[in-house]
Amino acid sequence: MDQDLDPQFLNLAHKLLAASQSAPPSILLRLLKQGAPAWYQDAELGWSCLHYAAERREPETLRVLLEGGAVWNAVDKWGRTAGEICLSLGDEEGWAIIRNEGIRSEMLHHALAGPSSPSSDSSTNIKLRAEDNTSAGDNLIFLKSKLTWDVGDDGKERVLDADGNGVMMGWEEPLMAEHVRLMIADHPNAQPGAEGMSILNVGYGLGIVDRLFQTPQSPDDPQPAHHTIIEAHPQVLEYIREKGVHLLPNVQILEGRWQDWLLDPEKIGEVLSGTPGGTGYDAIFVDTFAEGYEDLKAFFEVIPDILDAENGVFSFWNGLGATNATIYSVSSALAELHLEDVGLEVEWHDVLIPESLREEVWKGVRRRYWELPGYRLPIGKMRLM
Ligand SMILES: C[S@@+](CC[C@H](N)C(=O)[O-])C[C@H]1O[C@@H](n2cnc3c(N)ncnc32)[C@H](O)[C@@H]1O
Repeated sequence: MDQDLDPQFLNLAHKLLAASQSAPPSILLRLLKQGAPAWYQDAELGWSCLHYAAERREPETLRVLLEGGAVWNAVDKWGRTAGEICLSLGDEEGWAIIRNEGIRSEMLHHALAGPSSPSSDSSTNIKLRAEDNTSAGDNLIFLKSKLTWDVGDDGKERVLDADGNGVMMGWEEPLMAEHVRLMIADHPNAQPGAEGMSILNVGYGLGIVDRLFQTPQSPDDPQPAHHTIIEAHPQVLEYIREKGVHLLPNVQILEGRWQDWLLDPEKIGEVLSGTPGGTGYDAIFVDTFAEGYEDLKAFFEVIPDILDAENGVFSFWNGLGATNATIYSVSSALAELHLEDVGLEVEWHDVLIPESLREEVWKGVRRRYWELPGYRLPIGKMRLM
């Protein structure tokens, strides 16, 4: 790629990379003013000027480079951003500067782009997950792809897509259990003697979350009063029928993409019809596949129309950007701010993922979608006026 660049430009790019390692900020500023490209990454390591500067542990250097156009989430050959260099050196201040720039630039981008249009990820300036040309990168391709169910080396059931990507893997069960536990813990309709909760789950997968919602945590707890599942993949729908999930009392299966149901002004009424008074669910959980941040944000925007305003609880699988600590942190912060925009307050619960779990499960899976030691579990409730 270097050979395609103008030699003078390339010379400036290399000067900036070298200067980022030791020169004072004034020299960096001068190079940037001369047109040195702060986005340039070297061929050997894939490092940008921000990666080199991160090794210096000098906040001012990072600020100058970010203001001069350095890209907060440029990843090197090992998938690390400059933020990971800061973290590896224990430089929390440097990491916070890069992370905050990530949040600021993503928010600005979304503000300029206007309301979300789902599945328009290509319009985002910065992807929260790596480029992916397989079915995991495109919801419509995924929904046409052939799925297989098998058992992984960890002995847990999993669903893989045609490219060998993990659509849903049994190792996530403890996390799903924590989602369910936190969603029902304080809800008045889930208490002994109460009528039971109305639940909406989007994305069936292995049905773990649905099974957990259906299983009372203690014998006195009520069963769900109503349970809607929206699922789009034809094979998963077949699996639902084989298991007889649709026959469970109070369960309603809505076939199709959530977008078909929740973004359609007529169909949304049908979705809500199972909830008491048709006004909103007590609990909503969303965990789809092959969708990006734009889709999640579009889902957030529907929440005020379908969640019970008084006691409703919303949660989502917080998996975007989970191959990289800095990008994951930006993605979580962005979600919190966008949820705030639609009137929801988020509480985060940190859940540890044991190392053993993180190693065994990936055998036979094309691409790891999880690399981090911890999971940030969101619980959202409508802000009361
Ligand atoms: C990760 S799995 C869900 C796992 C589930 N939480 C569990 O506990 O087993 C994702 C599911 O979402 C479905 N899905 C993907 N895109 C969807 C969409 N746009 N609308 C509805 N379902 C979708 C997939 O077919 C898949 O069954």
